[in-house]
Amino acid sequence: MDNPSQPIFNSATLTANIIAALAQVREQKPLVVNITNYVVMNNTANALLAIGASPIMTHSRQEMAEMMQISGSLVINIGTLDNEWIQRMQFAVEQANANNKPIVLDPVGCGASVLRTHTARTLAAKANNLIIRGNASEIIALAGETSQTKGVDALDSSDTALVAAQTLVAQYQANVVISGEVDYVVTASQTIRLRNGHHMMPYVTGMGCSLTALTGAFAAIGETSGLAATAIYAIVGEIAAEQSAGPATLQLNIIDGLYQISAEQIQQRLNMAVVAS
Ligand SMILES: Nc1ncnc2c1ncn2[C@@H]1O[C@H](COP(=O)(O)OP(=O)(O)OP(=O)(O)O)[C@@H](O)[C@H]1O
Ligand SMILES: Cc1ncsc1CCO
Ligand SMILES: [Mg+2]
Repeated sequence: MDNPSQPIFNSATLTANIIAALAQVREQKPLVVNITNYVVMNNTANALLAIGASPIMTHSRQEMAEMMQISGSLVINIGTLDNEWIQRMQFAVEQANANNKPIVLDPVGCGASVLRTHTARTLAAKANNLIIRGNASEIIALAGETSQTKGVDALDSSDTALVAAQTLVAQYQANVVISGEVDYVVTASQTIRLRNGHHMMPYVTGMGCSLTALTGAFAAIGETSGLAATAIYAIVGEIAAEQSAGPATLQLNIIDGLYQISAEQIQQRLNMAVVAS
């Protein structure tokens, strides 16, 4: 999606772009079509609503062509996969391609089973306008390197997934977000490091899945790098965790935080560096 002729931005411009993208999501309220897993459907729908987008969770082949005509983007999350869902996901990707809509792929548990790894690769290869958002172990496995995945949780650091992310950028003409203690946004023109978030976040299921869904909301308004969603979500998680006694309240406070996050908070909290361009 990105190509080397795209402009390279400095941190100040990137920050302004993130803030502008948030305002645009809130103003445009884009429809985001999600085929996601049973664990997180409610959470990710609420995250999308809280940021200002309009989610729909759907998986039927019978309505997917219509849905992708009106949707701003497609989010595919392979968290609770089976054969029937794989076919639905493939059909949805075809419909998104036919309507020129961006696709966000969350390769949940990639590397933990052949089914997940093979399916994630097949979907990535099919998607024309692709953003991949995964944790380090998933990104490493998707690129064909050896990862240390344990089910859906990462055992690798984001730094060790950077080469794999670059491989995926080239292989699928995709933009790639690696999440974890440190997040990276990797495009053909730039690699951006974000040091926001909170160590309590991995104690709530589906934190990454919500980030993926939000990436779909920003892609729908044309912010297809993954940066705005990644930066805003980690800042919201950081603020929410400071107000939370534990994971249960964190989950709720993140939804409130997505609703409340302001341009000033983004300016104050954003810990971002362009590490390669
Ligand atoms: N140790 C940490 N410190 C700070 N932030 C973190 C940490 N771990 C995760 N995060 C943040 O949590 C969010 C989700 O990232 P994570 O890598 O945990 O996703 P994931 O493994 O795909 O999660 P899931 O599969 O449960 O949805 C990101 O915003 C990331 O910045
Ligand atoms: C726990 C879990 N299992 C399959 S999907 C999912 C949500 C976090 O990825
Ligand atoms: Mg995940």
